[in-house]
Amino acid sequence: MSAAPAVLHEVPIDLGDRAYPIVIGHGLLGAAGTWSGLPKASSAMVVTNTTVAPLYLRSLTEALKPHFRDVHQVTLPDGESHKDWQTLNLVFDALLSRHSDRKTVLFALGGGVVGDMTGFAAACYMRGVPFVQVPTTLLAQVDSSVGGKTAINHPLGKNMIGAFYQPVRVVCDLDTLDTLPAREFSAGLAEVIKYGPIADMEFLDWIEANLDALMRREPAAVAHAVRRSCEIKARVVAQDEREGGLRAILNFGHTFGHAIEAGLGYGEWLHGEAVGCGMAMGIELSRRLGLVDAAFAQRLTALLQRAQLPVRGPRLGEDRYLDLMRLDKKAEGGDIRFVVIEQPGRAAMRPAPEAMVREVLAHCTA
Ligand SMILES: NC(=O)c1ccc[n+]([C@@H]2O[C@H](COP(=O)([O-])OP(=O)(O)OC[C@H]3O[C@@H](n4cnc5c(N)ncnc54)[C@H](O)[C@@H]3O)[C@@H](O)[C@H]2O)c1
Ligand SMILES: O=C(O)C(=O)C[C@@H](O)[C@H](O)[C@H](O)COP(=O)(O)O
Ligand SMILES: [Zn+2]
Repeated sequence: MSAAPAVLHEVPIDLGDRAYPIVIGHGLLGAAGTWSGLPKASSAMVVTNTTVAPLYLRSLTEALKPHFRDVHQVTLPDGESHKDWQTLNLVFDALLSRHSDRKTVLFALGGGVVGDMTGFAAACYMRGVPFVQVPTTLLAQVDSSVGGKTAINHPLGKNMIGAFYQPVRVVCDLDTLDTLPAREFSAGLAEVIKYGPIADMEFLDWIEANLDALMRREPAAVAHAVRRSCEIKARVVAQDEREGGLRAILNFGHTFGHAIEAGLGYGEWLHGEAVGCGMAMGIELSRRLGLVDAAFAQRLTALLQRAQLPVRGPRLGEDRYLDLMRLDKKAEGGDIRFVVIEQPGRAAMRPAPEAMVREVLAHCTA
């Protein structure tokens, strides 16, 4: 499968005594050198799922063996619909049945679902044990493994039960993306595209010029997309770890997107698909608010379409969308606050008139 181990980039995330590196490269999963600098402990627990386990669990377990006396494993059911209490408990069952102590290091091997749940388990187990993110989807490498948001879903809302809890290291082995289905790769591109309009127009230009290479998974293009995405996210999180303000820009498209995910039932649309469509709605809202012109809204929408992402939402009904969005974590006193694009490359959080939101929903649903 993999080339010789090679670290291409190390992106630091500057969080004082909780700082950590995001290591990006090839052949890292099975390379013992990648795992130097881990906390000292007698045991590790690799958390993964039924799809990823046959692909990468053995390789990671072998690489960890020189570092820990015991390397345990727990394999969860796959899917967003399993990002819940019942599945989280499987991690605690595994930890307790192995007599795991409070130094045990958890390794999240998989996409964002495994990553968010492992991080939350690490935050809770014995009131906190260290964890390492080993993201194996594009979405997880460019976004979910970085920044310490951990959570499970509630039937009424996405990521409603969780904690801010940082990993001690993120290891992005780009080779794992070779086995990712095309639909999942496109879902990851949604979060890559997000960084352009919110923070970096040069990056948006680069994505437009290189989208075909990205979709062909040309290694240099994928490596650049992962690196630049991580740099932008690390910069934002370092300034506002707990989303007091600035960090909310990373939520562009998510107020609409999370409503789609919860409204349809988790797993019907992928997170990245819902966010892609949510960004099409968010840019339409920004246009109606007079912040960006029609040409920019069309430019972003066309890019999402080229990435094979949906730009029209399901017909849940405007009242249902609004009900779901009132539960969004950015809402205050029942008032929904949306991340809008103030000008290309700059985002902010704002309320919007309900009538206008209804117009956007009518305009952007199938
Ligand atoms: N914490 C954060 O900051 C943050 C950011 C963005 C998204 N998220 C969360 O991340 C989740 C979405 O993550 P995702 O898109 O990675 O979905 P996912 O974790 O469900 O993974 C997608 C699918 O790909 C499979 N898979 C994973 N790696 C693979 C590989 N290398 N080859 C083949 N198949 C592979 C998985 O088993 C799954 O079926 C959502 O729950 C979302 O809320 C969190
Ligand atoms: O890291 C962040 O902050 C983000 O908002 C990144 C999002 O892509 C991600 O989906 C996040 O989990 C959403 O957070 P939530 O607070 O809206 O649940
Ligand atoms: Zn997201």
